[in-house]
Amino acid sequence: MNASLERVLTANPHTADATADPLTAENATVTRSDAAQTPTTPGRISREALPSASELREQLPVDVDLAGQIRQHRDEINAILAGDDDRLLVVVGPCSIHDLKAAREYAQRLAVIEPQVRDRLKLVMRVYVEKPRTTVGWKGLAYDPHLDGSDDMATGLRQARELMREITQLGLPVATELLQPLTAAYLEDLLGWAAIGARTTESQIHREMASGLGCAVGFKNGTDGGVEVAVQAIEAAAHGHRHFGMGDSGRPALIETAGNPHTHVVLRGGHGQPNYDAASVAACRRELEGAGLTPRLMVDCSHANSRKDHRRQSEVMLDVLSQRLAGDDALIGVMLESHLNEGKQALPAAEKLSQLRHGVSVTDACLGWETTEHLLSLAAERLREA
Ligand SMILES: O=C[C@H](O)[C@H](O)COP(=O)(O)O
Ligand SMILES: C=C(OP(=O)(O)O)C(=O)O
Repeated sequence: MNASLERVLTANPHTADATADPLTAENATVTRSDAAQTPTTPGRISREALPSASELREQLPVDVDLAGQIRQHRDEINAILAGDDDRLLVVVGPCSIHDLKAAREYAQRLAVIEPQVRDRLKLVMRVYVEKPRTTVGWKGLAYDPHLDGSDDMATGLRQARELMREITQLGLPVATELLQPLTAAYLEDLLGWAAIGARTTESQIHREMASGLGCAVGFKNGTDGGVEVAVQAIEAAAHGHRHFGMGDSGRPALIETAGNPHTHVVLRGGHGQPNYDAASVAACRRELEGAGLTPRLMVDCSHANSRKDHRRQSEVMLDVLSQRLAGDDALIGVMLESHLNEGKQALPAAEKLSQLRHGVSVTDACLGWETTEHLLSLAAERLREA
């Protein structure tokens, strides 16, 4: 674990036998009928054990070289947050990963342009494998990698880790939203940057999790546009916590965190209203300063800031650039939802998955590659001229 320590919680630590842990991959397929033999809560069935985080990490390790690269990315991102590096942090990539081939193709393209803009932009690829839903819907690669409702989470976690490792090997840091605290343990060592989403910024559990992460964390403002919850999240995450969690071995554990000072607000608008304009940015700055915090803000050019029209992301990004060029150095970064091809498509029924268009989002609409490439080059150029 990174900044977290764990103490395993067992009823009797003297008799606890890690090798007999029912939560190991090999011994633990619990079918519906198996589960029915176990007294359980009606309406909640433990269907299948998943590998522990340490098992998956052993199978898909981060070697010394890669760990060094991730540390370097994290240091650079932290330096941007600290005001010691004046590059713009750009979190860019698909709204969600649903197709590994398309994700790899996107990463390869991003890795090609990264050296051309590196002097002014710090690119981080969105590799979002969990999706928070307003009501119900596909919850992301980690939950349902086959897109057919089979919810093969063991495969989902494995594919997510594999993909993040490959993308990091291309020289790109990886960003993701950490939604389900249990899944964080499987992925956190690979992350350059993490988001806590608009629906969970107010959650104590997510703030505790963020306080133990080794990477920088952006807290989105609430879905109602409220910034106060993100400011409070920054304060909460900066503190050390002790909380219930899952240890690396897969057993319940008392987790102790050190506190994370590398956090910031992400403005994403709310209730259909943007909040990237200079007045909203100034209001957020005042809120942060009022809480005794150094104002550091990222603007999410999508979501309510684009009024959910992906084409508007360009105008949001250009506006943020202008504010930054006019001297607002609290604006440390932007987020873009972008895929190989623009727009979005509905996820079809399982038997029609072959009809999916390549490189088109199945969640929120995204910018296409050409526009993304143009925007990144333009941003680097403008910042160079400043
Ligand atoms: O970024 C993605 C979506 O805005 C978020 O997951 C909510 O999606 P939904 O409203 O389609 O459920
Ligand atoms: C779900 C996302 O954003 P938000 O939490 O702002 O809705 C996202 O960025 O994918």
